[in-house]
Amino acid sequence: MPAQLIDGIALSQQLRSEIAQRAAALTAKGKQPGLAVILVGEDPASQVYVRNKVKACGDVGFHSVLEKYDADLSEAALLDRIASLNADPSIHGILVQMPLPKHINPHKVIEAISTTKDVDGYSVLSAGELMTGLTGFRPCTPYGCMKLIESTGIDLRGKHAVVIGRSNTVGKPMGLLLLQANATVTICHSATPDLAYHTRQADVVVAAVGRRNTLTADMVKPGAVVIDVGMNRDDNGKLCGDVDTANVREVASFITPVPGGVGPMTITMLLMNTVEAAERT
Ligand SMILES: Nc1nc(=O)c2c([nH]1)NC[C@@H]1CN(c3ccc(C(=O)N[C@@H](CCC(=O)O)C(=O)O)cc3)C=[N+]21
Repeated sequence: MPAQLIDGIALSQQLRSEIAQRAAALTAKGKQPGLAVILVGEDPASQVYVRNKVKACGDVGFHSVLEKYDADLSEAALLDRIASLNADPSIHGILVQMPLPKHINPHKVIEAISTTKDVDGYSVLSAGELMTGLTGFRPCTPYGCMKLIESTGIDLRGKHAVVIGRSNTVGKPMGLLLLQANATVTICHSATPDLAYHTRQADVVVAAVGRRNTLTADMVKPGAVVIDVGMNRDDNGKLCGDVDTANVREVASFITPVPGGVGPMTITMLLMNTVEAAERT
């Protein structure tokens, strides 16, 4: 029997209706959740993403502001804008779309965002809180992956989870979240000599590399859960993930599709963090 697809759109809809209820309760108390999205430059993919984020805010009853700046915006001017948004009581979350133009230091920008408004969970303090099990905001993509795994009903305790990729936004925080759920965690990366050796032992594989066909059917243990974080284009320009989905489906028990898996959940968890930020004020 081929693997069941984990539907990130359906799960998003379910979670977003809960978020909308929480937003309505806050709005009734005069505290409508507000998200500020800042985009610097004209990267076409970023344009699409930020538009989707702003639209998602409207759908759950948040107020949102989209600030678009030319690619030559100075770092000082951006830091100034963040300072005003930090002080703005109608804004509960601030997202600066990555990547930024080369003349702007992303670390400086992220650290300028007030921790209480760091709904991306990208700051050093948020990362430290995640590591120590405190209540900082979790990065949206790995947080969404955890919800997708949860939705299968499998208990991660004692399971072997293999993460492929060690980025600060996905791989590393993913490893920490899986560890928090009592999985045994292996993080593989570009210097791992025999990736298949590790993935073949995995009950759960999270692929977050950015290269298509990184995970093929021969690398997957029968019955494994496969989460595909990749965002790539195939030879026909069609969106695809890191997993050879058509063939891995014959081996895995559950698998997330691309599109329609992790992507929508990333936006949903951004909304979740933002409503949470508003509730905490
Ligand atoms: N500060 C910051 N925070 C981010 O969270 C952030 C960022 N910068 N920079 C870029 C990445 C990428 N990202 C995606 C979110 C949703 C989809 C998504 O909804 N994807 C749809 C498909 C969309 C399409 O068709 O292109 C899907 O997978 O079904 C994709 C990618 C957030 N990012």
